[in-house]
Amino acid sequence: MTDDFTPLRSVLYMPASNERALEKAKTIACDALILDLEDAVAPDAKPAAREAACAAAASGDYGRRTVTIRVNGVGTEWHAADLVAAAAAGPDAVVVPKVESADQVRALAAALEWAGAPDHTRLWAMVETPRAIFEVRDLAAASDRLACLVVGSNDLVKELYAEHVPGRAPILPSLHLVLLAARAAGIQVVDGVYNDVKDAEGFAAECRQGRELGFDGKTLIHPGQVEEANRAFAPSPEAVEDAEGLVAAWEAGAGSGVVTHRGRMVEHLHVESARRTLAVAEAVAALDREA
Ligand SMILES: CC(C)(COP(=O)(O)OP(=O)(O)OC[C@H]1O[C@@H](n2cnc3c(N)ncnc32)[C@H](O)[C@@H]1OP(=O)(O)O)[C@@H](O)C(=O)NCCC(=O)NCCSC(=O)C[C@H](O)C(=O)O
Ligand SMILES: [Mg+2]
Repeated sequence: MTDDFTPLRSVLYMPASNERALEKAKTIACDALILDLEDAVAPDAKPAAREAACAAAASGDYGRRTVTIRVNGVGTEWHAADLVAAAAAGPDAVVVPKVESADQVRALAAALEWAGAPDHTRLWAMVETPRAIFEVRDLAAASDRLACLVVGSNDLVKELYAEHVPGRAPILPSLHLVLLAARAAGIQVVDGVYNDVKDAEGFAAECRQGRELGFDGKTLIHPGQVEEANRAFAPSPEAVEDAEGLVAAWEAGAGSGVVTHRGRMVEHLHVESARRTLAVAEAVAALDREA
């Protein structure tokens, strides 16, 4: 975990063509926004959406929230203009859908550089095709500008001819590979969306599963999903209390290679995990204080 770690518990997509949603987002308690120019925007509306997304990203009106723009994919008629405009607006990240190779990541990073994107504008790559899953290890490590992998579970399910089912068995191997690649490369990774915005129970179960797998957070499609994602992807008060006790037990046994805490064996690796839990909790608390 780096010093500049920014929580990404709740990452809300919104169509950049939806003026009302762009305005409402200023008051939504999500950690990050993806102002979408891709799937959620009809072809005719794309030029206006691009302008609105760039104006929003440059406005500084979204406070503590990480603001990103999802451009249209490489090879589409809108991609180049989206990338150039997004680079000039300087959001926190440019999100590129359907990235499929390390070469593509390097080309995207070079294009952002060429277009004059500021250093703080990171690249987020969406992993959502079978080819990307096979390439994800190299893709994740291909550029210093790449800061996050984003699972596109709708496209993945479509490409696999699979089905959306509780527990997500059809895409679990892919989720694991994306996580492994992100952790090996030392970058963040956020889970895919849950489409049924009225199913609070199913959504909560999927958040819990995503957290247990190791995701930093979840992409969302509706403001009603933010509160649960924020809760699920932050260390619980019980987890913080346990981590504090574990670190204290370790420090009290200074010099010994192994101690116990609440009956459990504690070695140095457990202390590292506990310290990470405390650091994530502190980063979340600091973000919430800015709200
Ligand atoms: C899913 C929706 C179309 C539902 O819209 P709607 O029926 O209008 O919802 P509500 O009436 O419940 O809305 C209540 C208020 O909240 C605002 N709202 C709704 N959604 C958002 C949002 N995403 N961001 C900000 N604000 C939002 C409404 O404007 C209402 O406000 P008010 O009138 O003031 O009360 C809709 O939620 C939606 O469009 N969601 C986002 C869809 C999207 O962006 N899709 C693309 C990304 S998903 C994807 O492609 C992932 C990936 O690529 C993959 O392959 O998996
Ligand atoms: Mg997609």
